[in-house]
Amino acid sequence: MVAEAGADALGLVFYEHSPRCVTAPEAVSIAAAVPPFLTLVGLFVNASADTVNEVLAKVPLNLLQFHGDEPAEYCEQFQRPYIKALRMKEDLDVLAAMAGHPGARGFLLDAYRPGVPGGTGESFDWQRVPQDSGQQIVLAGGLTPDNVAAAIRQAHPQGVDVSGGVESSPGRKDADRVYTFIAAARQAGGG
Ligand SMILES: O=C(O)c1ccccc1N[C@@H]1O[C@H](COP(=O)(O)O)[C@@H](O)[C@H]1O
Repeated sequence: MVAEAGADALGLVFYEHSPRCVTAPEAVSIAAAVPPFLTLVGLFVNASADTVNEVLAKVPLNLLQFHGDEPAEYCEQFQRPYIKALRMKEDLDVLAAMAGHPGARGFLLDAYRPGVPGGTGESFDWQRVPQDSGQQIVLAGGLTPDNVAAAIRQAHPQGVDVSGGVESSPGRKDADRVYTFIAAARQAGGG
């Protein structure tokens, strides 16, 4: 459904405390069902290297998304393209955090809530998205079909990511909301 709706990427959550967590067998069957040009993203939160490697051995992930406190050396050991999530705590120096991950293909900027690594459904001040970082930026956090166009016009990210904003209940994607979200994002982003 997500592919048919026109998404560029599909995220698979390998974080056991998430209502969206998938097992490796579930991920394998999802991977087998998606078209070849959809980027399959694996999301991990402070997972052990063994856990990531076990998933990589089974699931054909194109991109890794590290959503915890993983340092660059950890992220780079898997020899896969990765993006690093940065939680936008008020005192976070975004450019310095980016500089700490010179091997990252891009950065996902998400809302900060103490003790919760992501998927909060909360947004942050989009004016804090740097416009001159030279990095690929994915905007996330509390995006919905209703606010994604305004977010894109204000923050000018290279991509947007959504989780709870297109669900009917935690972990259950709603096709109407997915289609509406992608249409609104594409229109705001110029296609
Ligand atoms: O989706 C999750 O359950 C999740 C769990 C732990 C870390 C990150 C998670 N999701 C990521 O969080 C952002 C924001 O989510 P939301 O749109 O505010 O619900 C989402 O883009 C995922 O990349």
